Amino acid sequence: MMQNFPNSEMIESCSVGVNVVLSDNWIAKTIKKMLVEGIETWAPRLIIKRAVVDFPSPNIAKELHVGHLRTCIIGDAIARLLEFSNVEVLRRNHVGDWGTQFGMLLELIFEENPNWDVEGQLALNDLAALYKKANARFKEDSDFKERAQKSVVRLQGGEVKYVKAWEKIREISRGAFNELFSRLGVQSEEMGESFYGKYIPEVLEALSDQVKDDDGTRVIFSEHLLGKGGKPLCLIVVKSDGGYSYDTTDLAALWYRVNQEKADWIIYVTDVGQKGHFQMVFEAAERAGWLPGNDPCCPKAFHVGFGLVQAEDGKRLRTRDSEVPRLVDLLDEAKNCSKGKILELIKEKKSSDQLSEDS
Ligand SMILES: NC(=[NH2+])NCCC[C@H](N)C(=O)O
Repeated sequence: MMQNFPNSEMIESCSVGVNVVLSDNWIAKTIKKMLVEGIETWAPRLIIKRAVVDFPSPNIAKELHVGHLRTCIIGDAIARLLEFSNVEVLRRNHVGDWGTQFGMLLELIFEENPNWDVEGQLALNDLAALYKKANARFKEDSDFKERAQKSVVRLQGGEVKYVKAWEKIREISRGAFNELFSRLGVQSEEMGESFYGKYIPEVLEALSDQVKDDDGTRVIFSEHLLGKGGKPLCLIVVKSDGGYSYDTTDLAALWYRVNQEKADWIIYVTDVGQKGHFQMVFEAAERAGWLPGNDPCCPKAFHVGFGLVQAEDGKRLRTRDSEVPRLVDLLDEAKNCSKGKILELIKEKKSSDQLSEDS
């Protein structure tokens, strides 16, 4: 194993497994250097100047759950490491604020209160409950489904009533999310899916030679990923109703990050379930010439996928239809448990001090 490490004075020895013993000499030398010249001397030197880190990027109108803790912590750690290495980091909170889910939600909200755009007031947990209800209606009630689909088009087309209510929903979510992010000490600038809407026509134009018709939807086929029956997987860029999808937005966002923000590295932190999605987005961008492909030079896009947090039954956590523990409750519980433990320890210590004083 030792032979496979690059030659370095840093490592004294190592054994099979993950035991690495750092050399005392190296530690002493490095600490001395830090004390004399400052902690910055520890930062690895990177050739890049600017990076986008896309995290935690939750979906608006849903509650944060334990899975979001991972994207928050991993994304923030990556951003800090890069900043430590003198890279300018653009932290991008790519919130889901533009899809079909808004059609359902707005449709249900207006059904229950036609003037919600002016007089509506809701808390995030009410919104999350409405979201679940809207989802169930969407599945069961074809009339509702049709209206919800039309609502998205009205929203995306800029109809005032819809845009106003949508703004309100974003506001409610933003307040609740920010409270949690500041509790975790995590910062990321909100630039959600909707931000890239205005670039979509231009981006689709740039991709036009890759876009194909597939049964009424416009798609970009992967050259590497195959689905069931050996058919290539694809990104859906224009849905059969004319709407754009998560895939379209991500193509536009990547285009923007490379060509407008001029990022050298673009890092996406999501659960590993989205690996294929990002692989196809990067593939399309390489064919379009936005990313140089295998070439080691920049810009480069990476997907950092983390393991899914599973529900107790071993299934995927889905805020849409199951009862998922809320992140806010989890944090409260963790805090209370730690507090209890600390108080217990203090009590134990006090009584043992008392004992030794008495004796
Ligand atoms: N550019 C991106 N697609 N970022 C990640 C977005 C994650 C998405 N909103 C989700 O909750 O699954």
